[in-house]
Amino acid sequence: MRLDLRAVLPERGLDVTLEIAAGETVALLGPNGAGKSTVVSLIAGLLQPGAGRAELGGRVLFDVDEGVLLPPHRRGTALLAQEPLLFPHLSAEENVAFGPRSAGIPRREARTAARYWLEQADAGGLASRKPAELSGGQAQRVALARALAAEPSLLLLDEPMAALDVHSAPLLRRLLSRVLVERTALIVTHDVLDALMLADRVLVMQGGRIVEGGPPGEVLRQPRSRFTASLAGLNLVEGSRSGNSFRARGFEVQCASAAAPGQLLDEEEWFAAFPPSSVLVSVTDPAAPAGPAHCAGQAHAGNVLRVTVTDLEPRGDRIRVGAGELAADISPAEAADLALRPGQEIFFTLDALAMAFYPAQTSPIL
Ligand SMILES: Nc1ncnc2c1ncn2[C@@H]1O[C@H](COP(=O)(O)OP(=O)(O)OP(=O)(O)O)[C@@H](O)[C@H]1O
Repeated sequence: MRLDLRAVLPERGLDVTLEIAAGETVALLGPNGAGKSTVVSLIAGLLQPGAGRAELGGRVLFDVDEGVLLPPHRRGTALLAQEPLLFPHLSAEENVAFGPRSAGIPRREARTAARYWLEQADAGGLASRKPAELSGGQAQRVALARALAAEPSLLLLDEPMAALDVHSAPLLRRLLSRVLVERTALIVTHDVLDALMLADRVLVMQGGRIVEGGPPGEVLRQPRSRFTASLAGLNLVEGSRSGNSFRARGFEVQCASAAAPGQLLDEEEWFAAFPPSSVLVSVTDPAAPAGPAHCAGQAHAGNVLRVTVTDLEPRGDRIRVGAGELAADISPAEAADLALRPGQEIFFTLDALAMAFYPAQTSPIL
């Protein structure tokens, strides 16, 4: 069911407005301390807002002005957190049946429901096991079954994969991708893969505010914060645009108009995003005297940046050369030939054709 939320919690610097359409899964991303878990707690009723109102499928969860504050068990929400938090003395089936039983459903019916939801969570074979006899991944599947058994109007997932090992996490992610279809859900995550596999839309929080939002592909292609750019694996540079030229601190790129969107106002704040793999690295200045027409992919005075190596780290089969807020990916052989080391002055040549240019202003639809 649809969620409409506006919540302010001054003591945590939080001021958030968000909507989730019925059947939509929204991923909430953001750096540590951004306020993601606080939003979940406010919706679940574990925290009281200082101001605001929330409505889920027509039911008012809280309305501070009207003095309405529904207790957690009457909200129609269910929470799957990082830890499964199962009752240790109950079997998996009893854990899942606990919610329906508390809601007044007769024992036999609650057990049938529990078995059904355990099956849905690929945990049918675990019904008689106690939590101590379950692996982390199994326990989390039982916890998912317990959350689903409440038949919530909104499923809240707060980093459900975070405590799982590298084998269990992909299994749960695959299970969630099936379970979340057509379900209204909010998933807090640090993993870009969750956004890609599970979410219809992503929202990015920073400092208690939602700062970016949109379909996962769009947000990742056109990041508007350093956090999102790093998730997307892109360099992000802020600058200004004038005609076909994008100017940022230390460089200016000019390119064929096809590489940059036209008909947009000059001198606004703009972003350029580009993959580290598109950056050429050299130890001597590659800029040759060039005519006024510059071609992307070739070095000229404008698109060559003098930078200082800050760090070097392996990235799959590439070496990531960090230079402050910029990065370039090169092959190990290139890294060996260039004999790079932190503190060294080198040159990054940027390829305008590999750059996406877009206005810094956030899209109005979050
Ligand atoms: N129990 C608490 N009491 C007081 N302040 C808190 C509490 N929990 C979190 N905060 C503060 O509220 C702000 C938001 O924290 P929150 O845990 O919601 O962030 P988050 O985005 O979920 O972070 P993370 O990704 O690290 O889990 C932070 O400034 C944090 O220090």
